[in-house]
Amino acid sequence: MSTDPGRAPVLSVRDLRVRIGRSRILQGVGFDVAPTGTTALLGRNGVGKTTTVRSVLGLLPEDGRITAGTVVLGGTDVTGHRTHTVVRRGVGYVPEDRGVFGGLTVAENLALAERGGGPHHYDLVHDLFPELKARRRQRAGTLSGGQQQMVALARALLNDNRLVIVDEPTKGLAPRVVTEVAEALERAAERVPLLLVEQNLAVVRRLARDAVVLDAGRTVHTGDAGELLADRDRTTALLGVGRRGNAPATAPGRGTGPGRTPPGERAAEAGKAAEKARKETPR
Ligand SMILES: Nc1ncnc2c1ncn2[C@@H]1O[C@H](COP(=O)(O)OP(=O)(O)OP(=O)(O)O)[C@@H](O)[C@H]1O
Repeated sequence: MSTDPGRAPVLSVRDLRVRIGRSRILQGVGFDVAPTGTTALLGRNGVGKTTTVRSVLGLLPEDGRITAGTVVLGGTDVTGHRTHTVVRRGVGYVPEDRGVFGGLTVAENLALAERGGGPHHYDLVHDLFPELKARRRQRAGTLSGGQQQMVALARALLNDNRLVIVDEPTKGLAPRVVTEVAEALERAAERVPLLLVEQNLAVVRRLARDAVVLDAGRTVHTGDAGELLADRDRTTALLGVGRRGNAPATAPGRGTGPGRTPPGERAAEAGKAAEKARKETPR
């Protein structure tokens, strides 16, 4: 690990083990998040990505607990700390369900996200998402999925954070909107390091410098994201891209379920899109 404090990881997770109820969900997750740019947390459905970020944030369900390992944020051990403590230490979170208050206006959603003491970066947020300024009096529940994702990102970027964790921001969005969200994330990552859970590999290719891959609750790969995605065999082995019908590693009680694209298909589609983008992008 680097000894240069300027390059010290903003987040270090080591050998994290988590149980939910009687199931061992994480069984050795470890990775660093660099202090700049985007680190992608990858893996098939059900391998433990969301559980990992929720463990970092102190957001495990009531019957969930960290049984071993450490979470160090900006040099401070926050393993098992409560959410408000972790958030106060400068972590923004955009959950998979976006966490937007549908009955409140865009402006009210932003105001509620303001963390005491400030500063609050309204200029940045309105610069990144001019549409939100124009729609500030509109109820968030009447916005499109992409616009709601912008509100969710804006809420995390409003405060002075040392890290923003974004869980599956492009899930369920139309391709045009995926591009918009990716652009917004790209610009956000110029200001604050991102830990991005993402299954759309075209988005990962565009945004991420580092990649962490989980499988069955363990870290199975860390390294340069571009190199990983350029290696078709490795990508296939680790993420199932191009494989037909690869079953998600789900525990009883959760499956792909209605509205969830089978991971093989989704990864294959993303792989095709990434390949197309690669061919079209001049090097
Ligand atoms: N509250 C819970 N109770 C029981 N099992 C759970 C709970 N939450 C998650 N799990 C199980 O833990 C495993 C990891 O789930 P998690 O949501 O962390 O995976 P993921 O990689 O984020 O998946 P996805 O890509 O589908 O969101 C899965 O097998 C899931 O069924």
